Amino acid sequence: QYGYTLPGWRKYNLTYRIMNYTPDMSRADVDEAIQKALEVWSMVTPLIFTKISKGIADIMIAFRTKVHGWCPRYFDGPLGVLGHAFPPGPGLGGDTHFDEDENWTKDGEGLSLFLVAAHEFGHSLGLSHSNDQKALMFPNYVSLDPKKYPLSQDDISGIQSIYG
Ligand SMILES: O=C1CC=C(NS(=O)(=O)c2ccc(-c3ccccc3)cc2)CC1=O
Ligand SMILES: [Ca+2]
Ligand SMILES: [Zn+2]
Repeated sequence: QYGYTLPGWRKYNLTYRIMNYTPDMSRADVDEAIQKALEVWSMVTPLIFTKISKGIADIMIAFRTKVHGWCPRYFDGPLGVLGHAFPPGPGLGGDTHFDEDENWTKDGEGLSLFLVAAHEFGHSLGLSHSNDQKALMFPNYVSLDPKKYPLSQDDISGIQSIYG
């Protein structure tokens, strides 16, 4: 109304680019985990995600360790922080980094890339943490059954308040 909008993208068509791949999984499995993690959010919003393989995407995805590039945040080796993502905006905005020192897996033992990515993309789209134990945006990693639909009502009302 008065130009006030929640911190979200001002467009529905977003691009993403996977800058590098973790050796823990096959490229196809990484592509699939990322694509499914984005689908979790696009299923409940008008958002459309398009994968590009060069140039600057809205959401630049990379596997990094410790201090990396010009990123103001750093990783801490195995466990601890698993990933981080920046809220919507130009440049670093929306970008998502995963800690390469983790053991990334399709699902099952190790860390589910799909689940962590779905959580981080919530941040890339403007969501903060939820205090709802069942929420995907809950600050602590709960190995939800990735088969199960990971979004809770809390996540859905959160994202729809930005992109409803
Ligand atoms: O902004 C932050 C700061 C710290 C974070 N800690 S984390 O990387 O260890 C992390 C914690 C929980 C999750 C998660 C929560 C619920 C479901 C799936 C993953 C993902 C990453 C995650 C995060 O997004
Ligand atoms: Ca870590
Ligand atoms: Zn980073």
